[in-house]
Amino acid sequence: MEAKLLQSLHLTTWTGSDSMFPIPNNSMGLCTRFDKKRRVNMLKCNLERSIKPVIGHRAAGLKVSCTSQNPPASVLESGTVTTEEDLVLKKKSEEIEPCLSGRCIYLVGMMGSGKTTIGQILSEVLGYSFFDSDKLIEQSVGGTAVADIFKLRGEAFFRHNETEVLHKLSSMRRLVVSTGGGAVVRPINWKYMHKGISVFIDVPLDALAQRLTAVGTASRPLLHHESGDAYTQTLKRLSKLWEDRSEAYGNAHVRVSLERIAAKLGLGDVCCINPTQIAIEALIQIEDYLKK
Ligand SMILES: Nc1ncnc2c1ncn2[C@@H]1O[C@H](COP(=O)(O)OP(=O)(O)OP(=O)(O)O)[C@@H](O)[C@H]1O
Ligand SMILES: O=C(O)C1=C[C@@H](O)[C@@H](O)[C@H](O)C1
Repeated sequence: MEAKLLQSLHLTTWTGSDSMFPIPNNSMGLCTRFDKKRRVNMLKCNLERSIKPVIGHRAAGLKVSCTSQNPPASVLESGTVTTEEDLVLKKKSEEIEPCLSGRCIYLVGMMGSGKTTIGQILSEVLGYSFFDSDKLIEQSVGGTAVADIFKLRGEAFFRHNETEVLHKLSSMRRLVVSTGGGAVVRPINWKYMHKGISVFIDVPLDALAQRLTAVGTASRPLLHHESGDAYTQTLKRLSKLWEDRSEAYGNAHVRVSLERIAAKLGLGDVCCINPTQIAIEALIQIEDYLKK
């Protein structure tokens, strides 16, 4: 039925060729832009520091420890490295999936906050389909890129289509949806997103500016600038957007704060937090929300 709906909506699950790579044994495949090489480096780095207990006391609760009998990571026959974090993530997702009763998860947050990266991980472990609402809008406008939609048709047209896409998705089940950074500003969008569980990924603005400066802002029309120092300009625009939107992000059911994760893990810098750690925290927060 879901496939039929997708067809009728002209939607296809978005997993661009560079976005997922199948890994046996249900281990995690990553991800757009947080690329494979970087993940392998991260895994190596995790191995070297023997991985701290993941997300504080909760990891201890899962009785996964870094002893020589129970090493922090193992190499599957395929050569894939599975870390202790991957195992915690898998276990948490198995616990939570039945409690979701098929409800969709909507990820909200500023541009560059990792909605796509984290969304793909969550969909993989929960056995959900993944959608990126920006990609669906592009498809609905004949494959026109977001930046061109803004240029040719204006932001109001884009926002109208964004609402349409969220409306259509809201009738479906078992989806993880990465929404556009500005989806939170229209109250009608919350009506749709609140049919599922909304998760705000809260990343400090300077970390966002660093990430977005590294990948470039050409595809993000509200951040793009022609001149000046890229980091400073990006931070300035992000700060303005944040002023206008911070309250709206507060409508989400669940907040995943990178500053809180860093504190739990004893990390000095949010840039040291990897996507798996964020996905675990998202599941923990969703679980807490479901218990209320
Ligand atoms: N935990 C992380 N640490 C460092 N970089 C990350 C992390 N998560 C994602 N990134 C990088 O940040 C950039 C933005 O990530 P992603 O596309 O997932 O964000 P997004 O919220 O979907 O962005 P947008 O809404 O602008 O499309 C990518 O280059 C990605 O590789
Ligand atoms: O923050 C925003 O308003 C936007 C974020 C992107 O995901 C796109 O939805 C678009 O570039 C607008």
